[in-house]
Amino acid sequence: MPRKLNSRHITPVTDPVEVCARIRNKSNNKEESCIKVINDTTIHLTPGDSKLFMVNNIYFLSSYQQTECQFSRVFDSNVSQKRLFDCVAQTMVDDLVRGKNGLLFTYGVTSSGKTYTMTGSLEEPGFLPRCLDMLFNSITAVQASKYVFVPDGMNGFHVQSEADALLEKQERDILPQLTPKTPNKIESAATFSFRNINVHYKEKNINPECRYSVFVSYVEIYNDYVYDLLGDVQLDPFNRPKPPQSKRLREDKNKNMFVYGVSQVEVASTEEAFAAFQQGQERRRIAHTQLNAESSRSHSILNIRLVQAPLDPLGEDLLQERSLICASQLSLVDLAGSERMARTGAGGERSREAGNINSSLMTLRRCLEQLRENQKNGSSDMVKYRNSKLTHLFKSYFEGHGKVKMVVCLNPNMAEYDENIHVVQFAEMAQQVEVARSEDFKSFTPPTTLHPSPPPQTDDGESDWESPDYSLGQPFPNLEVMDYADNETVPGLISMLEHRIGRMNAIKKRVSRYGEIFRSNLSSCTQHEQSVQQQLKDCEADLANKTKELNKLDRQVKKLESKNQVLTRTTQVFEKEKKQLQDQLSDAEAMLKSSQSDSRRLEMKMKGAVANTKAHVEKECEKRVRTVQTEMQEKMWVKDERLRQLKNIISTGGGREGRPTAARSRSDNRMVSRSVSRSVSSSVSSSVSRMVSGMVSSSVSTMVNRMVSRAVSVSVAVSRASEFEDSMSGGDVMHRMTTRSRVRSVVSSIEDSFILEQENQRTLGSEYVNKADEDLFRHRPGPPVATKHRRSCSASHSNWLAHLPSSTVQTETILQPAIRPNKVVNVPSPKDVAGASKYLLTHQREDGTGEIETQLVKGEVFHTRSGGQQVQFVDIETLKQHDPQKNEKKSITSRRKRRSETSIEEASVDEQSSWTDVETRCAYGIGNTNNVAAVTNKRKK
Ligand SMILES: Nc1ncnc2c1ncn2[C@@H]1O[C@H](COP(=O)(O)OP(=O)(O)OP(=O)(O)O)[C@@H](O)[C@H]1O
Repeated sequence: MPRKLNSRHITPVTDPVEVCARIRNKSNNKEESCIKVINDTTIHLTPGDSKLFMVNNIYFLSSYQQTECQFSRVFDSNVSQKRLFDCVAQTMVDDLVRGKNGLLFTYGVTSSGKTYTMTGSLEEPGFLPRCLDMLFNSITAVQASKYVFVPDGMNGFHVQSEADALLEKQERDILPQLTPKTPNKIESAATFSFRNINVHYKEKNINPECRYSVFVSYVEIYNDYVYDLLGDVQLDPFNRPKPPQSKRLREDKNKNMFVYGVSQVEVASTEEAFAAFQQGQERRRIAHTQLNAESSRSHSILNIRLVQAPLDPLGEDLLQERSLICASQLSLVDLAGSERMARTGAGGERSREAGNINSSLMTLRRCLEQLRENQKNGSSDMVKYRNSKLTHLFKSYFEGHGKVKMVVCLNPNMAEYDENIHVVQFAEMAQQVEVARSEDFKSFTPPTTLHPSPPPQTDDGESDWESPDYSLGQPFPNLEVMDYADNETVPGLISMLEHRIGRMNAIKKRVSRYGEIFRSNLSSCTQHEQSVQQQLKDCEADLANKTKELNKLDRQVKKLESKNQVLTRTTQVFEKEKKQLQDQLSDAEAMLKSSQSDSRRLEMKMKGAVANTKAHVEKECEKRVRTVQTEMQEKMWVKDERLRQLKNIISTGGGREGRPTAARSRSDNRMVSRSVSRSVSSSVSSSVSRMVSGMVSSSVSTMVNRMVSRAVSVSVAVSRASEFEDSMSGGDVMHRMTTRSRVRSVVSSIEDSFILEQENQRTLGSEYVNKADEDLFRHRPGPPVATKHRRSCSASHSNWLAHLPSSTVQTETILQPAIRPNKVVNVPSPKDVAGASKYLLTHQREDGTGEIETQLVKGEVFHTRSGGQQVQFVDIETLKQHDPQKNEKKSITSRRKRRSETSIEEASVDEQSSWTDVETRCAYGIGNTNNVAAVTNKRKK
């Protein structure tokens, strides 16, 4: 703990904790006192006559109990504050000046006079103001300029130059004006002045070769938390003071405990110091209890720190060597009342406070007991200082070096007997604890302050260094004996010689004395020279170390400077890049804005164009729809006309029945024709009914109904033809065969027409191909067109990409290819083509008759080696519409041609037999029907 930063002066000598007792005056003079002062060191505690008293919860009769207690000193109620200070605290200030630490605390129950003893009042100042007064009286002449000593934050100090100190002073003088929340401690200093101090003690151990400064810090321990009472008050956003933050305790490099981060205020006078104390005092938590309206509920600790450092050889500036700085500390502690909780009658927060106070005092007691045990037994059991902040902070006093003194304050009121007993028991125990003593601080003495031994004094006390007289006396007179009876000359000579001899002896003495002084001076000089040499060596070693450190620091500085340069350059580069990027960013933003506005404008334009196009297309579509409707109506009328003609033909053909046929062949033919007609009619009915149910367009439905009626008519025609054949029972076989083949041809034509209708249904996108339709096709002798033609590309399950240009017009062509493209695009992209295996291009153009001809160009997609796609067109399917009126004759001609090409035999029969006209007409009628949506399949490769 030593306050000296260089702890070379440690000594094992110990002193006991010094305990004094102070008995305050009675509150009621008539009341009996429980304390009797026997002498300067002894008191008797008596509970009073014929009364019960309690110790450790056991009641005793008072007459049998009288406790005698011994203290270092006992002060009765008449003792003055000054005398108490003289006897107790003065020596502690002496120690402080000599560089020793000290702890002085007051202990006792509430209202026993602890605060009065420690602080006192303006009229009767206590220890605290008197210590400060004595200290400042002692160091006035050798006080250092303010802010020369600077706390380092770790319980130490360093020295700064006078110029720096002056600068700091100016800053601090300005600071309070800038920050009004920081209280100006200096200003309020003048408000305190103690009237009855008049101590004016001066400590004689002040070293004139040193300079001194005083720092004070003031903390309280409340509910086992340490608070700084001199710290700046922090304000919350509403300008209200924030609750204080507790501080931590730490140990410095010399094993001294200190409050980390505590404010240390440098003070230049007693008033200033006491002003700081008062400022802290305002913040103390004073709680009111039943026992004392101003009872302190926390332990308060005022630390007075005296810092000293030697001057340089010229006696002008302080040496800045930290090892030469000595910081000693005197802690003045006012403990909270030690009464038991039950007596306070406190509850809630007060109860908690009392609990914490008692807990910390109990810990103090236990620590002292443990220390005493260790010292008695030579053991080293752990002392649990950390159990409370109070003992933790005092640890360095009890285990380190310094003086510990305690003033036990006793209240003589009879009601306080029990509590007094506890207090004196604690005091007696504490007195048995030994604390190590430390030596005085021996400050470094600069060589210029060396003085030789005082000059030798002459007998009359005068110094004869300045004019040493070595003459033996007056020169010899003319000695001539002229007369025998001359009695004067010889005796005169004798006395002169005797005087000279005496003079010579005196000179001899003086010379020998001078010699001794010289020798002693010489030896002291030699010793001093040796010590100076030693100091010089130390200094040189220090200097060498410092030079090394300096060089090291120089190198580090150079390294850091080069690093700094690099960093500066890098920063500049980055700044430049940043600027460029910012420029680019702003350009890009401007471009983005302009492009956004362009795109908005374009969007508006496109919307307008789309709206126009849509309106135009809608108009066009409506126009076309009307045209198509008109055409369809015309076609329907033509069909009706054809049907009417067919009916007429059928009705006319009935008169030709009765042509001879063989009976056997007639029955066969009837069977065939009936079965054909039945199957066709039933299949057509079911197929068409399904188709009708699925048809979306009513016009198509109407058309199909008409086809049904035509089909039925055809079946009737066929049956009649069969019956006609039957009637020709007597005909030759060849003829019958021809007839049958013709019937079959008619049926085949009818079937073809339904198959085509079926295809139409498929291409319209409906799912009308079902089992019944298949049943219908099963009776078909063969496909009307080559299977290869119709199914080669469309019916495969390939991955089709349909390229449908946006200009494609919906033609309402009933027959459509059975291709179900996987994807339909207006403009194919390479990606679309890559994902497909087949390619279908829809192309439209106007044919010679003014109809729209749709060509479906089919191709296969190949993947090239270079990763691209190639489409090879392999097929063109043409979808075409014909006007039946325009193509009527042509159609009949082509059909006749086809028929003549197909069967020469039948053609010859047609020419021969008139009934073949019926068949031809039927075929013609059906052919016309087919021509409504004739499909021409061409296969090109
Ligand atoms: N020796 C004394 N002479 C005159 N007055 C005294 C003396 N001792 C105490 N008093 C007075 O008694 C009152 C209580 O004293 P003080 O506040 O010092 O008690 P305390 O022990 O510090 O109490 P607490 O533990 O509550 O702080 C004060 O008004 C004080 O002036």
